[in-house]
Amino acid sequence: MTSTPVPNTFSSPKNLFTSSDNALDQLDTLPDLGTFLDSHLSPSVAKELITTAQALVSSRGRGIYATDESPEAMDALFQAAEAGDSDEQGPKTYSDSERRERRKEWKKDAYEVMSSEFVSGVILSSETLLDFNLGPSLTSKGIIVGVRAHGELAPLPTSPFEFIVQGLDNLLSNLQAARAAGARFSKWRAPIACTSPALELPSQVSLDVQAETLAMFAAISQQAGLVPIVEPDVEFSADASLERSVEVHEKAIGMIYARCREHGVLLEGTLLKPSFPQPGLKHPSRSNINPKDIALATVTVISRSVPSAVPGVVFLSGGLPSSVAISYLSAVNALVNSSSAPSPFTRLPPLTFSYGRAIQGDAIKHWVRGDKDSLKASLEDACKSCYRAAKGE
Ligand SMILES: O=P(O)(O)OC[C@H]1O[C@](O)(COP(=O)(O)O)[C@@H](O)[C@@H]1O
Repeated sequence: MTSTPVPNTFSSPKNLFTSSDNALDQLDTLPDLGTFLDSHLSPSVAKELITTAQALVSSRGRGIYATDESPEAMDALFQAAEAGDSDEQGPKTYSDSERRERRKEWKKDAYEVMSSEFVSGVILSSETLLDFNLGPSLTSKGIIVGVRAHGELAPLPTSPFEFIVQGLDNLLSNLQAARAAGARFSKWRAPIACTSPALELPSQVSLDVQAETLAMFAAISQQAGLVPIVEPDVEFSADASLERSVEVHEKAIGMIYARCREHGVLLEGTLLKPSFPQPGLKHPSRSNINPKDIALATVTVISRSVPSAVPGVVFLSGGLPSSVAISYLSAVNALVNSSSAPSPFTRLPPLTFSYGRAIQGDAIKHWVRGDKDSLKASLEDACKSCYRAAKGE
């Protein structure tokens, strides 16, 4: 059976450069990439992807606000923030349309606070991008809009504690719709279990599946004209030591780039969103780990496993308390700042944030109580602290 090939979004030059993104103004300053790139993408598409990826990690300190929770996850965050506020009638209940309205109002209020001084990009759920149409409120401020690309999780048949991430089937058309609505980058999160070697997670098959899925996502995202942010999220809920977490991070990230090569992904037009290597919550060293240990582990993993073509690394916060996630990022960048040649740490790309819960955790608590002044102060403070941490301050 023959099938009609789906053309790249940009097969026609007239579709290019219709956006008002500031980042695109820099296109002419890039060299003629055709002279050194061996890419199936056209030079114009390649240039736009590279420019957008670079804009997301410059100037140093700016990073990404991740607000791409699924609608159900957002409702759960509101519910958790309201816990303790309920009177004797129990927790407040909301209809479907009230829940939808609350999600929309929260995002509007949060995006109003965002400033391009500290935040280069915001990741939206498809509900926020396509149904609420809130992308323009960010692009008008010079903030680049991204979209969550991954779908639901399904258990891996051979390993019930590991997951397949769904969403590849309709990915190209979904991302083309997101681009039409103003998105210029996308993100796919792949959870990776991590235990002591005795408990044998992650399994080899799950690492193979996540690497292949993330690489396919990255290739399709570029086909749709969106910079892919590849997110291997190595979990820390179990009994792994810091050394074991480093080993799993290095292996998982290395495998992803090996698959990206096979799928022809233009690495210069991608970003990596990893977790910080850290001991699991059930490991005895967890209680006395300090940010300097995490920093050394983190930059070691990045320098060993991320190709230098990748323009930046944007860390997830993984549910860590905001102050902890910020202290880890600060220690990472302080270590880089204090390194000198020939240390490989001097050759790393910008290392910044793509935090969700670590930016908005407190702000949501203020918002559900109707305290918009505190919401604003809390979000501004969190973004500024992340920005300073990404400079190593
Ligand atoms: O809904 P998911 O796929 O579990 O993702 C949860 C969150 O994890 C992230 O990937 C990282 O966010 P955190 O910094 O809160 O860990 C976000 O982009 C996303 O909203």
